[in-house]
Amino acid sequence: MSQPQAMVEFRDATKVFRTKSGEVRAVDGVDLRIEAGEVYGVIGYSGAGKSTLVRLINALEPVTSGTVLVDGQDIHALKEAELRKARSGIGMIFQQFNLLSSRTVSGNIAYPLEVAGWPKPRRAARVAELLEFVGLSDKARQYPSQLSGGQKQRVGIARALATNPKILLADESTSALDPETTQDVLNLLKRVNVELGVTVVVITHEMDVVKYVCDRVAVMEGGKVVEHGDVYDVFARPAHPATRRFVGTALRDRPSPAALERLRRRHPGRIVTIGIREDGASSNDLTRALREHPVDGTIVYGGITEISERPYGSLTLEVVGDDAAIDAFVADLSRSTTVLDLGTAASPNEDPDAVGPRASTITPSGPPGRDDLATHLDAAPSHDPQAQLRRKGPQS
Ligand SMILES: Nc1ncnc2c1ncn2[C@@H]1O[C@H](COP(=O)(O)OP(=O)(O)OP(=O)(O)O)[C@@H](O)[C@H]1O
Repeated sequence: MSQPQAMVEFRDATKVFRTKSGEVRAVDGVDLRIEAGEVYGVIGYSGAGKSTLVRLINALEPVTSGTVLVDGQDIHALKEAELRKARSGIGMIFQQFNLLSSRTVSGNIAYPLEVAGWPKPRRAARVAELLEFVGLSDKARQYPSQLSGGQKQRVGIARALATNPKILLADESTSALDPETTQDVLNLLKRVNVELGVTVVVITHEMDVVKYVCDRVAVMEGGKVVEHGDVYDVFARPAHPATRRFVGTALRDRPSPAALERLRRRHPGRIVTIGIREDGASSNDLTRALREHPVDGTIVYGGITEISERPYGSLTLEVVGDDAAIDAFVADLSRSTTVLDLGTAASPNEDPDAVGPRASTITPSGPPGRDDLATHLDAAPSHDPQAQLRRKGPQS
């Protein structure tokens, strides 16, 4: 059976910039499908090629080779008039909002309608509708300079939606905003997707944004898509080192090198981090393993979060017992989840994907992961029954 038509499909798409210092392959042989009605994230470090990839969708950059299909049309093969029409079906918002400072909020939102030749009364009705949707009806006559960053981005979103696009491209749309405002704007993007049925493509360098708003994600590095899939799966089984680093920044469920040093100072036993996920080990498996193996386990650090409304994270335990028993406990749990044996102070193993400085401070986790149920139990007193999962087994 043939696949349904994607909203956006890249087929071996390549974009090469020719500069004085040589060629830059900003997008390098990308094959990717973005389905109608999803929120799709494109994440990568600076220079990975995210913006260029997304600018191929509305043909702001011509493709060097390969094909980009938008709603079934080869967007780079269109004549000027057809391209104008196709572009009116693709809205875009930007990190710096790109509002016209000489126009009021209403004037900014009306601008694409004027360009598209809408008659004045229809324009006014549409602007009023959009202002209400983004919650800015009371700001209609104000100028961008009188607005906060979050309000400016709301105007940007209203303007991008003016001509009823099928796709909204959001290029680092929350990178200039504080965490609180970021969450408001991401909630608005969710509403755009759910209530208006618009396919949203979110470019970001923050995995928190992906975690909060996206259904699927592509990770870019050096112009290539190095990994893509459902957000939960990518979080649960990150394969590429770049993905593992991004995932680490969003979960903060594993101790940073600094926190690990502190844990080792406080807890002489073996430090073991265990992944907790819906389709693998749960806390029940952990309880079972502790019951079945002659070891004691105390939770010393952890963070369980929700990704796509499903629980995910990890718990770090101090495991005390005979070396062979601890090895068997680790091997047992390794069959159903990721287990990281971080060793002891005397014989330490490093976390290969550790995020954060080695100094003696932990950077507190920041929103928009405020929905996290993060429970950093490192500081919990060892007599706290909530922080302990103990099992007294037969000591050998
Ligand atoms: N117009 C251009 N001319 C020459 N090189 C360019 C041009 N636009 C982008 N590049 C180069 O292409 C590569 C990818 O850039 P791009 O802006 O797509 O990356 P990005 O992942 O969006 O990065 P950032 O998050 O910093 O915007 C970079 O090496 C960049 O310098």
